[in-house]
Amino acid sequence: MRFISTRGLAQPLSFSDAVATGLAPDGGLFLPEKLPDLSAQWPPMAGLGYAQLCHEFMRHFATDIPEETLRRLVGKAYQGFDHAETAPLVALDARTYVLELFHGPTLAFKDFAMQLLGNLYEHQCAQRGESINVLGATSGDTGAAAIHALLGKPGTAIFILYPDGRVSPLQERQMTCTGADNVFALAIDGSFDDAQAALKTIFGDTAFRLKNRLSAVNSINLARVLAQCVYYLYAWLRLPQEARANAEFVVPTGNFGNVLAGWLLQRMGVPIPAFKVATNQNDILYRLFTTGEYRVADVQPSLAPSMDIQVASNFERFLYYQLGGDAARVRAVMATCAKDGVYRFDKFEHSTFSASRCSDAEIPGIIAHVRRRYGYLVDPHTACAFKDLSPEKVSVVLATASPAKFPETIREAIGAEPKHPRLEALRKRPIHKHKLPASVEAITRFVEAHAV
Ligand SMILES: Cc1ncc(COP(=O)(O)O)c(C=O)c1O
Ligand SMILES: N[C@@H](CCOP(=O)(O)O)C(=O)O
Repeated sequence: MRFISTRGLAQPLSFSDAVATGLAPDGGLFLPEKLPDLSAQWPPMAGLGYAQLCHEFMRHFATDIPEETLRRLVGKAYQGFDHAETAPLVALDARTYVLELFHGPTLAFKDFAMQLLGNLYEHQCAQRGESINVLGATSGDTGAAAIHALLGKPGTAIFILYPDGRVSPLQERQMTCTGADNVFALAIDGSFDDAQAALKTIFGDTAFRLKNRLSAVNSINLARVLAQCVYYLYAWLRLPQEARANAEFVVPTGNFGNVLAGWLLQRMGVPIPAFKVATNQNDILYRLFTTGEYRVADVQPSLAPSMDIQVASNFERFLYYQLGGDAARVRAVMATCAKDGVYRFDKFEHSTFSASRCSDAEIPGIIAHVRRRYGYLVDPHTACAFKDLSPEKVSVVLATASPAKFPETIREAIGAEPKHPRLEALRKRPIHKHKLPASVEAITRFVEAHAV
């Protein structure tokens, strides 16, 4: 299978080359040239364990990696998860399910794709006999998951940009207390959007990217999104038959990679009826899906910090399909959005998507309510998804992080702090971070000086 850019001006690439390249050289995002049709294939997958299912799914895309190698890389990726089901689907009542995505090494959904991506990078280093420098931007969880996927891996260095003071204290510790020589946590003076914009500019500089063998761990990297499709399929296969026709996946949303993965699976023939985009007070996607207007506002730091994003990267992939694969129109819309910060769609059809938004004032109350009603504790991001669950539908809420990562907010909500031994251990370790301005020059200088 080949992978094409949403902006249509880059050479189509193989899976491994698209993974290594990250952002397409024309500034677009890679997508499969043609999505596979899984409509007849998914029902027989019902009995597969998580890693087997992931292999069955990924082999449609990673066609340039030998079957057995892929099976090994995938198998290894899910060994560090501490739940036998990997992604357990928990029924809170007959109409409300939670898909727990926080049983990986860093206790957030990012581990699902990142553990696999780390193995793909290791494989790439071995195959090509070259080192890799990974550059990512995070609002909290991507960075931690990427660092833990590459920690101490030979031939790799990892540079993670994060907004200084705007991630949770434990998220920061996950990134800065590893003590590993190949990890560089870069605390930038700005928002996640500033970090992501700088990152895209750096990846757009092909000479710099090639010279430093840079690779991307954000969901601009297609492997991230594809690996995330798998847990939707896993949950779908475990959902009782009678619940499926009326099911809605409710997805805490920031950079739009998580919900996009589910929607792509639907386009591949898995008949998931509906998705809800659940935002925090940074509600650009809520406004888009309810009014058809995309209007960038200033980021407001919130109690669900990993969703403090306005410019959602993966929206471009959705747009590509919305515009019937017309890359010239994607380029025009993206240029207008970048220049004016606003775009009004004449026709914005999205019948499978609805949206909700949750203010900071509401988050502690929702955490307390979910606890009272179901005896279940959710983190502040997952709490956003519990706002306005449809009484007519069977909701499958994606629990994207462990509440233990956000003890301060949980204490405010229920008067007690959840603890996780892995996180508690971090509290005693020294923090290593490098403060930088959110400028392309400062970041590139740092990367060049420390690249392997
Ligand atoms: C805990 C948590 N929930 C939800 C999200 C939003 O996911 P996405 O950015 O893929 O929309 C993030 C950040 O990615 C996150 O870390
Ligand atoms: N919420 C994310 C932001 C980056 O998203 P990504 O899916 O593009 O990596 C985070 O936790 O960093």
